[in-house]
Amino acid sequence: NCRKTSSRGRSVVFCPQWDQQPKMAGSSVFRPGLFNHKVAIVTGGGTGIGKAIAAELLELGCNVVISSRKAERLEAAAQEMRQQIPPSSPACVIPLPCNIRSEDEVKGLVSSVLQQFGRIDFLVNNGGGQFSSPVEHMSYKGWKAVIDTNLTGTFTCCKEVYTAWMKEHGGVIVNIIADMWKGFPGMAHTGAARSAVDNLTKSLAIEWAVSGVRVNAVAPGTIFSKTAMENYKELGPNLFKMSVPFSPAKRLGVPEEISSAVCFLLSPAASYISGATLRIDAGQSLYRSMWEIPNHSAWPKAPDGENQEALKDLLKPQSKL
Ligand SMILES: CCCCCCCCC/C=C/C(=O)SCCNC(=O)CCNC(=O)[C@H](O)C(C)(C)COP(=O)(O)OP(=O)(O)OC[C@H]1O[C@@H](n2cnc3c(N)ncnc32)[C@H](O)[C@@H]1OP(=O)(O)O
Ligand SMILES: NC(=O)C1=CN([C@@H]2O[C@H](COP(=O)(O)OP(=O)(O)OC[C@H]3O[C@@H](n4cnc5c(N)ncnc54)[C@H](OP(=O)(O)O)[C@@H]3O)[C@@H](O)[C@H]2O)C=CC1
Repeated sequence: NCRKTSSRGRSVVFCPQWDQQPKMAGSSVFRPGLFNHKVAIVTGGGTGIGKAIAAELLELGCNVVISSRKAERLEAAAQEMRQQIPPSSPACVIPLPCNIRSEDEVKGLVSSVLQQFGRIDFLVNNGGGQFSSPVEHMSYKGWKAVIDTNLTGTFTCCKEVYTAWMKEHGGVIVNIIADMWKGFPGMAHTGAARSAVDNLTKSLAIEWAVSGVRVNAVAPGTIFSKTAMENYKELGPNLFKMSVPFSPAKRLGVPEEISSAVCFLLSPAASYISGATLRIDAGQSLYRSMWEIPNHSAWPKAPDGENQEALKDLLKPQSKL
């Protein structure tokens, strides 16, 4: 019994459990049934951040299609999520393999979802990733793989879902991007792709407003999951451990801290939000860069003159200034 009457006579929602229980992984702060009978596609929905998004949507009553390349892993994730759905819930989860780099596969995904569910309310473009490499060692093929996945893949999913359903019926799209606000040295390909998706989000928010489609993005800081770490092979554990001091929170984020924001953006609570990018990074993007620049003397010299002379004096070991 969560409904109580306030001192001003208004009926308010009060759940005593909220006061007593800390937020648990796999337990949404949103109202149960919020997304009953809605249908969502979550790309990359079988692992890490995507899995947390899919699980929270399911908990809120949504029918969820999780989609990515590796069919077996996707099926296992769907099985695991099914165990969590209470028998009284109308929600279901189905895995549909799709490589977002293939236009044909994305078209196939969208038409299968429409065939099975007859609607698509939400699209979460979460599938993607990259490898770490300075640009000088990046191959053309490696650059293209990352751009095709994160930028073109997002474009294709947005376009197919819009033309096949949302144009006539409305809907909500959330694009997962990254902390690329100060560039992304060491991962320049993904920085370029995510920055482009940030801009694409704004263009689509305007072009598709006429259909009642809201389009927003979420830019996570460093979010730990086993699969994200394993992507970087033997470098993974160190990469994530090294990242901790660069977060103002002095800890890494977890996927459940992204999923709640995505559910908010998909929900009616965000009905006036479109074209926005929400940074979920504990302020990391405002803080220090991880990229170390060693001392060097390669920079062009400053123009000669009184300021340059004064600066030289200042930097002399015995400067009196
Ligand atoms: C420093 C910053 C601190 C930052 C530290 C903090 C990091 C935290 C931020 C975390 C952000 C995250 O996104 S964590 C989530 C990470 N998860 C993922 O990235 C999952 C998905 N990723 C992928 O599938 C791959 O990374 C991706 C490259 C996108 C696609 O790979 P595929 O094998 O499917 O692609 P293919 O078409 O076969 O092409 C692969 C080509 O890419 C290149 N390539 C692939 N892996 C490579 C590698 N390790 N090193 C060099 N090059 C590589 C080669 O040229 C490959 O070609 P050949 O040479 O011919 O083989
Ligand atoms: N973890 C972090 O710190 C951050 C993550 N991100 C981004 O968030 C998203 C989720 O990452 P995270 O959960 O951490 O890491 P994961 O590696 O667990 O997730 C990446 C997911 O994307 C799927 N995927 C990759 N390429 C494709 C493709 N071509 N077609 C369809 N699906 C694909 C993968 O599945 P499969 O291999 O089966 O295709 C996998 O499920 C990614 O876009 C990531 O780059 C952004 C900022 C920070």
